[in-house]
Order: sequence, then C-alpha cells, then structure tokens
Amino acid sequence: MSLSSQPDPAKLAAARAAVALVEDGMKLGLGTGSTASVMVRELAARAAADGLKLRCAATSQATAELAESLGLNVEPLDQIGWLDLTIDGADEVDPDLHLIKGGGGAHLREKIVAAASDRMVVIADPGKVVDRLGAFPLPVEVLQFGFETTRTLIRRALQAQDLGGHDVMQRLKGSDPWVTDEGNVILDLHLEAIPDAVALARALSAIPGVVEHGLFLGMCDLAIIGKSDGTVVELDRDEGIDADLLAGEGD
Ligand SMILES: O=C(CO)[C@H](O)[C@H](O)COP(=O)(O)O
Repeated sequence: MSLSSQPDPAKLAAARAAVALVEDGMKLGLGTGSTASVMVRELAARAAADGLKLRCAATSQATAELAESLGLNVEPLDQIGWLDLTIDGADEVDPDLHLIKGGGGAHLREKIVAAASDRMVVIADPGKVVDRLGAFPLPVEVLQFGFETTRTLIRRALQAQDLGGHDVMQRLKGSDPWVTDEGNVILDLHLEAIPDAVALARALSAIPGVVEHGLFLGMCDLAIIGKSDGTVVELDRDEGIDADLLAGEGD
C-alpha cells in the first residue's frame, strides 16, 4: 500500500475486526505482510485514540519498523514473555483453519510468535480461503549450509508421499537468493495440492537442514475474513468455514 492509496476494503475490514479484539494492557504478536500491515496501522490509530497501553512483539524486521514508526511499543519477544493475542495474515486458510504461511518469508518468526500466544487470529480476504491447502507454493526455510543436500532430502520426502516431480524452487529477490531475517534461505514447494498436511509437516520437520515450514496446523483459533463490502465473516476453529457466507467473493 502506498502512502496515498487506500487499503483494500476486504483487508481493512478484517484488520479492523481483529483490532477490535485488542484490550488495554495486552501483549500482542504482530504479523507480517500486506494484510498485517493494514492491521498494524489500524492498531496504532486505535491505541492512540483510546490511550491503550500495549506491548508488541513483531514477526519481522519490516513489521517492527512499521509499528515503531507509528508509535507502537515494540519489544523483543523474550522480553515480553507470553502473549495474549497474535494477529497475522495467511496465504491459505482451509476449513479446519490450517494455514499456509510464509509468502512474505517470515513464517519462522511468525510460527514462534504464534506458538507463544494464548490466541492466534488470522486476518485475510476471501481469496485466501481454500478447500484444501497446497495451491499456494509451500515455503520452507532452510539453512544455507548444505542447501542442495537439504533440497534433495526434501525431494525424497515428497516422493515418499507421492508428491514427487513437483518443483522445489529457491526463492529469489531479483537474481539473488532471498535471505530471511534469520539469515536463512527459502525453498518454495509447488505442490498444487497437499493430500495429507500432517504427514508432510512431520516429514519436512524431520529433515536436518529444514529450519521451519509454512504449514500452521492447529495454531489458528479464529479467522476473520474481510469482504469487499466491508463486512467480515468470523470462523472459529471448531465451526469450520461456511462457504455460503463467502459466496461471490475471491473468485
Ligand atoms: O505469512 C506471511 C508472511 O510470511 C503473510 O502473512 C502471508 O504471506 C500473507 O501476506 P499478505 O497479507 O500480504 O497476502
């Protein structure tokens, strides 16, 4: 979003609904990405208007800089300790509120922060809602040491799950490798569909050079899906997604 342009109405609606959950004194995790950026701006505006005292842990350097520039109090996660609430975006949300994250390359910190939170709320537009995870390339953060070896081990793990033959592409920034805030690199797994996300997550986590994958399984408590008319649909983990509520959106 440029300084002069208005945020996407669906993202804004989701962000506002999530910020409405914030209470004075809360310890918050701030996500990364364009939707999370809209939320950070809304949060800063609300904190200033309502005089909220908040302590925030950011999931990326970019989010930390944005939040600080808007006057929010950003501290290292370990200085804050346990968080009340994390609000973050997602690349895909399935009917069980399992997620793919990491399109912005921040899923390692995002997962650590979400795991340190009483509640994780995801904000998204309807285009992120899917029947089954996997159309979005699955990001996997890997160590630079032994990078090609790790890629080979990932390909073998995919073959073992009948997912062989799909592209396992190194993420680039221009012609250089994309390097994460933690100094690692990213492989994007172009799988088209993930039949068994639990099995895949387990297999990827077992590979030594894999630092973290972008499958967030059982971590999201509530997804707030903003719609282009400014309304939202809230999806509790236990209730699943009512596709009718999103009819006509995200096509
Ligand atoms: O996981 C993320 C970053 O690592 C983002 O939350 C995800 O990519 C969604 O981003 P956006 O709101 O820009 O679509």
